[in-house]
Amino acid sequence: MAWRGGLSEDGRLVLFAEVIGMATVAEDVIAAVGTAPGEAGIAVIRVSGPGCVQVVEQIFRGRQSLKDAPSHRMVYGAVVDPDTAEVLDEVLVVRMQAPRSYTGEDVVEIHTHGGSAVVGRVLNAVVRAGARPAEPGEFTKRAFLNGRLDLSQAEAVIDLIRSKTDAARRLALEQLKGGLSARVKQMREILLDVMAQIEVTIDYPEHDVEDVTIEQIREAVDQVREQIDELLASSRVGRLVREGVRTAIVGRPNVGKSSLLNALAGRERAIVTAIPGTTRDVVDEWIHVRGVAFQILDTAGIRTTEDEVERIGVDRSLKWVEEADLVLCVLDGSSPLEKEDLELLERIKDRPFLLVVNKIDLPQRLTGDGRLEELPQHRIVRVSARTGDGVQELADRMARVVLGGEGVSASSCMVTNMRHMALLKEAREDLDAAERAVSEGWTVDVAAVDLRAAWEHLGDILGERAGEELLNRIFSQFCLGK
Ligand SMILES: Nc1nc2c(c(=O)[nH]1)N(C=O)[C@@H](CNc1ccc(C(=O)N[C@@H](CCC(=O)O)C(=O)O)cc1)CN2
Ligand SMILES: Nc1nc2c(ncn2[C@@H]2O[C@H](COP(=O)(O)OP(=O)(O)OP(=O)(O)O)[C@@H](O)[C@H]2O)c(=O)[nH]1
Ligand SMILES: [Mg+2]
Repeated sequence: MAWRGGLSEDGRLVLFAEVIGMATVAEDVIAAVGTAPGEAGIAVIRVSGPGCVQVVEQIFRGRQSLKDAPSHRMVYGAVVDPDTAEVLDEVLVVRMQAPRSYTGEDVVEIHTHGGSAVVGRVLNAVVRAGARPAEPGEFTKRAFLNGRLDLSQAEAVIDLIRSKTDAARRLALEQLKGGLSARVKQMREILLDVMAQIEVTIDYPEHDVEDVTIEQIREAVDQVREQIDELLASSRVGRLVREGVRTAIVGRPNVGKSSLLNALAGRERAIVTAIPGTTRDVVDEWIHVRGVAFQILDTAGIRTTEDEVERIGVDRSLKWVEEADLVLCVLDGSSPLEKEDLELLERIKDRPFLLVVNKIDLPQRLTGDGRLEELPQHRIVRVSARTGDGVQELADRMARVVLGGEGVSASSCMVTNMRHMALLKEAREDLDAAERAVSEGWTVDVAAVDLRAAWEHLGDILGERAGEELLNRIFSQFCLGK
């Protein structure tokens, strides 16, 4: 229940309770197809809400009445049209009794044959029997409102559905199982303890108690701040794993950038010719290495040029040097370093990069007055895009640059969500403010305000006081039937 304030017509402040939980949704039975549209072996129509068993009962003819069937047990039967009694499909139906269901409400699932005509008629029958079509994310929203999932877990559901790689799946599942929630709750416990201690101090303001309390505030702030920093540090990798790593292949013309893209992709994606200036527009291809997705961008060779089309391509290449998550700077091992190479080395040196020395199948004539020797040697990989030598090693090295060595372990908890990152940063600022308050000698009640703010910002990750607007924003990103 949430409280809202407002002014009455005669100007008095009135508070009224707004029920956003069970009561308003309770009478409401929702239905949607949970499986992807199109032809398939089976499709699942999910129906949720108190009374959903009676709704489905009206259109189900089975060996056993649904309300007598045990929870979580399939029952065989047929779905019929509620008006004409025409049999619409042969089905399996399962009832899940509240609160032991995904939404925490009574749920019935109808497993039909997959196919648009079947699914259309069955869903239509469910609606005519008294359900209403669900909105996107409404099942998961109900799971949240009924306390089955907190907000970070509900957000993990959508990440899990969207995950395209195994590493992304693992991170999302860890969050769905409450990995992040547990960390957040632990931090909030520490803050709550010290907030309680401050209350005692305020009530009994003898001097020595205050000293002890200040020490405890410092300790709590340090402890929680350390955990926040750890989570924020994980967010860089977390986001790359979730969204993929934008990897730009750059270098002067003809060094073999497009050939390298093709070698990494394992197919002839980009045009390769012996003519410098072949690639104009950016060409991209997704590859997966060790559970991480890389979007490889092949760019135009960088040089000064009078050709207007080529120059636009070069500008785009330079833009990607700045914006990519990872830069693969390609050099031609069969020729000495040129002015363009040196300029590019200067540009990439503060970016995450790997230096790729290509064409190692040819006699090597790469020399560069000590410039290459200055670079960290683990950033240099030697390959032949033509023969494929070293390409696997390059892919492994790319994964290692992103994951920082070990890879994403099954138990690791990483922050991948912008909303969570922003809240962690706010909480961290609150803690900094609390520390300043005690350092500057203010009474402990000043720090208490900041500690409370940190506690609330952390609570927002779990959705402790999420309003309708935030919930709508989050759940509207879900697909229908989730
Ligand atoms: N057919 C079907 N498959 C599905 C789902 C679903 O809703 N329907 N899921 C939807 O996302 C996922 C599984 N998630 C679920 C989470 C909880 C419960 C559930 O009934 N939990 C109860 C019962 C546990 C028990 O019997 O011990 C509970 O936790 O109390 C069901 C599905 C993936 N596969
Ligand atoms: N011997 C040898 N030749 C290569 C290798 N990689 C590329 N080449 C050749 O080098 C030439 C240029 O290759 P591209 O892949 O088109 O080079 P690019 O860097 O994309 O060139 P631009 O698009 O013009 O900037 C072609 O003739 C390739 O066959 C390699 O590893 N060994
Ligand atoms: Mg090219």
